[in-house]
Amino acid sequence: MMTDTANLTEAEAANELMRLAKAIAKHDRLYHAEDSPEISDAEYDALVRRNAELEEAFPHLVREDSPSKKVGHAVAASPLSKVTHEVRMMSLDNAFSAEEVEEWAARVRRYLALPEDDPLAFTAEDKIDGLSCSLRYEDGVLVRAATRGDGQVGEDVTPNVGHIADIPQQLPKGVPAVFEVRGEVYMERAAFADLNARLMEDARAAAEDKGEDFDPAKVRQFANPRNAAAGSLRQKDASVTAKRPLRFWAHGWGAVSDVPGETQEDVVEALRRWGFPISPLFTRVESVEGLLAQYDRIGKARPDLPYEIDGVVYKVDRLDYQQRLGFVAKAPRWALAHKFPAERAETVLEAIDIQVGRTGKLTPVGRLAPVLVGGVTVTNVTLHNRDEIARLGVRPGDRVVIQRAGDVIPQVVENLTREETREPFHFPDHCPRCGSEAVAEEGEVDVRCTGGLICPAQRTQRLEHFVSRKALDIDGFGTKTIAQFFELGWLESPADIFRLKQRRSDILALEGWQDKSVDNLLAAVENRREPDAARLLFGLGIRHVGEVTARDLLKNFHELRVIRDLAQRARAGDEEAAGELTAIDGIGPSVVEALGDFFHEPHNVAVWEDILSQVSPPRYEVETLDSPVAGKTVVFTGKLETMSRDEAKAQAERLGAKAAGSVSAKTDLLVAGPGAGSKLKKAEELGIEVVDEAGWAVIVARADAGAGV
Ligand SMILES: NC(=O)c1ccc[n+]([C@@H]2O[C@H](COP(=O)([O-])OP(=O)(O)OC[C@H]3O[C@@H](n4cnc5c(N)ncnc54)[C@H](O)[C@@H]3O)[C@@H](O)[C@H]2O)c1
Ligand SMILES: [Zn+2]
Repeated sequence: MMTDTANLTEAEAANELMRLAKAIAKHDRLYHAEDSPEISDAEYDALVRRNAELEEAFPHLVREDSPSKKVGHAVAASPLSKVTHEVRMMSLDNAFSAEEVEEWAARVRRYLALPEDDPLAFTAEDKIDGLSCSLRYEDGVLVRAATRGDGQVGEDVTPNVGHIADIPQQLPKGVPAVFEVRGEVYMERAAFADLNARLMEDARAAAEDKGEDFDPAKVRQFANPRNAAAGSLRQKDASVTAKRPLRFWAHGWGAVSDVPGETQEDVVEALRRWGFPISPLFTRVESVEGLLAQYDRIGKARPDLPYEIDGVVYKVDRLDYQQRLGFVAKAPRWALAHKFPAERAETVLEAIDIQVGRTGKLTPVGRLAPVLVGGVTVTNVTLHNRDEIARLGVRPGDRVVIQRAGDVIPQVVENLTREETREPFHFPDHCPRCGSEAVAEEGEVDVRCTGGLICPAQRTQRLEHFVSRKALDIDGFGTKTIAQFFELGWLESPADIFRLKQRRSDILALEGWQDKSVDNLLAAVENRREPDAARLLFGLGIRHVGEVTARDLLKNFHELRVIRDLAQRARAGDEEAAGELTAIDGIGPSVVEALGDFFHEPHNVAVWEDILSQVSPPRYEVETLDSPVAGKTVVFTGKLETMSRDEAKAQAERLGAKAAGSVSAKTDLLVAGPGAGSKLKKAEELGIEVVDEAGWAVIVARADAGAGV
């Protein structure tokens, strides 16, 4: 589902980073501020991981508002008073495998310059799924309790924690003058189930009292114990908190006037003596093997614990080491959360629906009897394709095991009803939306509807693609608008977009449209009467003809009709025409075949001609103005870190530059990575402009953003 970062262009990466920042911010708000997440933690973690991968591959694209820089969620909108933390409350870095734990320990050693055989001890304890809370004691008296918020500013929950029996109001004599205890407020599983049952009963009773119909689907229950704990603590009215059975565990500290000991274990032991509950599974180990053994032990104990945990937290034991290691971005270098794998659950596969995508791909989607996995109700799973269904041997009615892993959509991992003798599920050989034949190309797993532009599923999605950012880029057409106009019969083909001006009054009559919005939409359409030819070609949504391919084709042939002509001739068996196409770097037989197929279909040709009756793309010329390096000679030297030399050269060529191997008076720009030697020296002697890899990436990103192609 996700593309390897190495296959992404700068523009694609920037785009995806933007989408991730938005999505993660939304889920942070739902989770931290509203206590009602819409996705599972595993899904959320997968988004965060993807963001980290992209940021690593494209360090110069890291956004100002990057999720990797943020902790939790700002509390500005909270009705509770705000508390500024004297010492920031942090998050934890995650690991999902033993290798990642080993890498972390090795990094710690390298950072501290500790030889292999020097001792390095750690602590390990379960990572409880609650919400962090900071408790400030002055002269042994609890003066303030605060949530984490965004790490800098949290919410004041002092009156609320007064109702949590695990939290002492007063510490024994002799404790440091100032001591902030940090830990988790949580709710046990049984209490969580009771609370949800009570919320349901209260709602039923309230409806009865008012003589209203009772709709259980409308009752707001908590998704999981963590949200229940957060929602119960963060109450303006502390008497609500009093009715909720909350608990607390200490695992760290913030601002303190004195530290009682020299290791993590010493301080945790002091906290225990002062009357704070700590994890019963807390241990100290001497090695990474010890950590992993503890991870296994805690994993085995997990199902029987009265509370939910989602991993094991490791910390470097020596406090002087912690001090030296410090923090990166939003988490300490000296701690790590080793997460448990995704959760699984059993349910019934009730039906297999087939969805049809823009390119006609038939995707089977499993509809499930709703089941709770990792705190979220799951009703759909992806079944990927025909082969996957065959592999699992699933049919509607089967009991299946599903898993929510790093993937965004849950998957079936096992079929419990498997019997070899049954008739297998019959994967459709016709499109469920338009009835056209559905076939898999040789060597391909995906089955596709051959209906092309007559298939309504493909048509609405193609329309969306046609107006999308990278294609014609016409503002104002959301999925809903397209679906609505399509249903009304106003968008029989993409060309009809350009005829919408005749429907001005019809659009105005629809709900939600005003003069101004209609005018904006129509103006955006008029603005594209002379579209960029490469965008127009890409907008047709022909298989294998992506943005780059469309541009490459037009750079070489300049006119769409030339491309169509070559494709049709190639399709008719003219090898010379096929050869002209494949002579272009990056254009292979699959592109030629896809183009040929497209322009072979009479209905596609009709649609295409209809489009050309509405728009006139100017002759395509490589835009020299917008590319700062067009026509120039670029030399790469030294080590490139985010891409291969080949990719760098391809980028240069794409921007209309010539990539040369040696520096001469004709060289315009030298891109020098670490280890650059004689070429760099020569360039400097000749007064040639020199940039590093990051500088080059900026040039590329700017050209891609501004090139308008
Ligand atoms: N489902 C969603 O939409 C959604 C949205 C946002 C966040 N989340 C989830 O929230 C978490 C991310 O939030 P986060 O930044 O708070 O990170 P985190 O919860 O993974 O880790 C940091 C926190 O762990 C807590 N913790 C628990 N046991 C601990 C221990 N023994 N020692 C030290 N700390 C311990 C601390 O309070 C600390 O603040 C992830 O699990 C993520 O999946 C989910
Ligand atoms: Zn179809």
